[in-house]
Amino acid sequence: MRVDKVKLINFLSHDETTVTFKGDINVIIGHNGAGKSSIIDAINFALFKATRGKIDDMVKRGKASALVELELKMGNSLVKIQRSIPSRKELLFINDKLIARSAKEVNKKVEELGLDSRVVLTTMIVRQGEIENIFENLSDILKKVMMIDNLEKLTESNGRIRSIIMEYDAKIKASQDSEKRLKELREERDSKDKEILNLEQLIRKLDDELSALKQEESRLATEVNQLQEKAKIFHGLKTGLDRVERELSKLDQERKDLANIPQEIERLEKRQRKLKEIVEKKPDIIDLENAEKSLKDLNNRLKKLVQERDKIHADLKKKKELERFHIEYEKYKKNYDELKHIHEDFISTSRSLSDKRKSLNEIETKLRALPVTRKIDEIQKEIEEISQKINDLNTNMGAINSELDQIGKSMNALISAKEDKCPVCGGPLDELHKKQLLEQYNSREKELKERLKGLKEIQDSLQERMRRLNLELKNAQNNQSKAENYKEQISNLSREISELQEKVNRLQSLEEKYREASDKLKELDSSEREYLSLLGVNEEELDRREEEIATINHEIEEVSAKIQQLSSRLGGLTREDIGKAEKELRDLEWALSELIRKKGRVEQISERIESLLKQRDELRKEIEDLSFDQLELDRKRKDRDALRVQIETLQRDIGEKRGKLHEIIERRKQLESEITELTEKVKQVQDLSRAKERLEKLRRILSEGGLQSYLISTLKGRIENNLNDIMSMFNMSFARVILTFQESRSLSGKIDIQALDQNGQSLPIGMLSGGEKIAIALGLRLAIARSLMGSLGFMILDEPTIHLDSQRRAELLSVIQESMRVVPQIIVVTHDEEVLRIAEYVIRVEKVGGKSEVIEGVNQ
Ligand SMILES: Nc1ncnc2c1ncn2[C@@H]1O[C@H](COP(=O)(O)OP(=O)(O)OP(=O)(O)O)[C@@H](O)[C@H]1O
Repeated sequence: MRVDKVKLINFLSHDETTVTFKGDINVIIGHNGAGKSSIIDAINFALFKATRGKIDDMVKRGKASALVELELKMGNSLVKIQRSIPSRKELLFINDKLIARSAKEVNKKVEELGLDSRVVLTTMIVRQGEIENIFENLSDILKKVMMIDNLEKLTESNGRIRSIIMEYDAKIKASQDSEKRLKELREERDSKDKEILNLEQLIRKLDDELSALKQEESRLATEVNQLQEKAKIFHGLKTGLDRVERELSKLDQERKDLANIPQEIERLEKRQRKLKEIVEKKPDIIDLENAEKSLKDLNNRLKKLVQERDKIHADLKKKKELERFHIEYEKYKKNYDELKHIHEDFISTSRSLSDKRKSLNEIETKLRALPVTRKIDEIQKEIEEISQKINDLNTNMGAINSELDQIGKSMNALISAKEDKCPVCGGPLDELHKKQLLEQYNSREKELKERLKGLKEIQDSLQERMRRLNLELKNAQNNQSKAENYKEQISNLSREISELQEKVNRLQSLEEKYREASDKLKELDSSEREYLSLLGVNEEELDRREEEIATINHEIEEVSAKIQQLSSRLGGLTREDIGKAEKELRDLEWALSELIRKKGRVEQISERIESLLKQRDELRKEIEDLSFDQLELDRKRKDRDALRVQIETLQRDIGEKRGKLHEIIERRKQLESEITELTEKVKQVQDLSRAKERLEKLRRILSEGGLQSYLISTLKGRIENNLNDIMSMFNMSFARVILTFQESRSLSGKIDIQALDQNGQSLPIGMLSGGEKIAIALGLRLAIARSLMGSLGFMILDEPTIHLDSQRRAELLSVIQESMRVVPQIIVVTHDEEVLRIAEYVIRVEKVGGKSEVIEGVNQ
């Protein structure tokens, strides 16, 4: 088996690195901290999930997850293992076929491929500077790879086997207690058997007593039943007799009460006849009442007619008095209607006249209120004058400005003059002349600016005055146009007012006539209304009333005669008298019918008394024949009840005894099952003792002198043979290496390593050269691996030369080279450039900007 390729993603200092191992001796070289060992860590992680610290610390800082992919060549097969942190991806492929897909499956498969983690990590992968440690740690390494450490754990005083033996001991002791308990239980069972026998006998005796009592009770119960039957008949007869006697005495009393009925009937019939005579006069009373009501109605009608006639009479008189006022009213009404439209015209004309006068007053007030202004001509004249002044001023200021302009230009020419000729006067130009000229210009310029300032102030005040005059002119023009407008309105209104006044004067006399008619109509209004209300009253109406009065008087006379006739027939009888007689008659007829009914009842009573007397005699005879004795019944009942109480007590007693018997039987069953169980337990003691003995024997065998010594003796020979085989390939001077276990049966003692020379002389390991020691150390590791795994695939050495002097380094390198004969692939991690001497394939690792980078190549 060879390591072919490993890929690291976010693993320790690597971002993404792929390393291939193309040579037989592959050297991973780089400075301290470059990321060399990280590549070996990746191989360990992929194979066994083995890490140098906590698993999460293997993820590159700042990254969330890491992935390692390892490819191994096994004959013609390519095994690929993928593992991630966190453990989401754990896969194993063989020739790209997915074989395992979980951590558990991958671990199992790796072991099946012959890669035992204990062996590989302690022999095939050698950590920094640890090559020779094997001489010190050989027994520990052997214990570990042979798993003897687990065996020790199993057999030590607090190990699993010992604890099972102790469990057995406890069970055996418990079984011994069981024997004692079994004896007690058997004794209790025998005593329970006796109790059961006694109780069963007692229950049988009590059952016999109970059945005798029950027989007696049943005989008594039959007698009581017969007597109770008789008692029922006796009480029935007695009740019947009582009822008959009670009815007889009641009927007798009733018959006595009804003895004077016939006399009473006669008295009432006499009174009935008298009352009927009175009641028969009821129609006369009704006729009389009707006649009296008619008379009252006639008198009322007569009174009303007389009142109406008198009113018509008075109205006719009033109508005649009002006739002359009506004629006058008619006359004024005609005038009033004729003058009404003149009056309306007068009123509207007067209202217009008053409105116009009001408007005239308002306009005259507005005209007076207009502000007093100067005359427009006057203002316009002043404006023209001011305008002329401003023009003159502008001309003056223009002249000054052009002079100032000229002075400026001359001064500039003078200042910038280069020639000797004066640009102003044309004469020669010297500094004095130039200065004099400039002074003149300056003073003239100052003077002109002063003047210009004065003129500017005047110009501003004139322009302000001009602005005000224009405003005044505008106001004056405005007022003038308003005043003209008002005056025109006043003249129009004055004309209209005089026309209206003239019309009012004309209508005035007719208006007075209208008012006179109107006043008169108001004065006559109430008499006219009264007259109109009496318009329908006339003489014919009066005559009609007189006729009606005469007819009613005649009807009154007739009704009065009828009333007199009926009163004498009734002879003073009133409606109340007849009502009372009717009521008395009704009551009397009811009482009479009751008496007649009772008269019939007397006959019925006599018949009933007869039949009851007969019944009473029969019942008395039946009772005598029955000959029932209540005392006898009571006595027998008492005897029967006493017997029942006795039976119940006995039954309860038997029940209790049976309950007790049941309890004892149950307890006996329980005892029986406990006894069976305990008997079984007691029997198990022998089995347990045998099992304990066997375990103790196993423990002895597994502990030091037993299995261990067997394993050691077997393995020792194999390791020695393999070691000497390997050593022969290393071309050493000595002939053989011998391992001696100080304690031949265990790995607890030291393991002595001796080398034998060609003559059979032995040398302890300490006496050998450095190279020889390294060779034996490496050979030992390879020999152990080969003994346990059969064949060797690869060996990894991490910094093997560290702490070695140059001679030892050279020796180590030649041993590594020679190891190739035993192990087909070697991977060496180093920072030592000297190691490159033996390298077939070089993997250079460097840290660039915090991440490890790899450059590979053949012997670089
Ligand atoms: N989780 C991590 N993320 C990033 N870098 C890490 C992580 N853990 C360790 N390192 C750094 O990775 C670097 C490489 O460590 P590694 O042991 O591979 O170096 P090396 O080349 O074998 O060095 P030496 O020769 O000193 O043993 C170190 O600088 C270490 O500090």
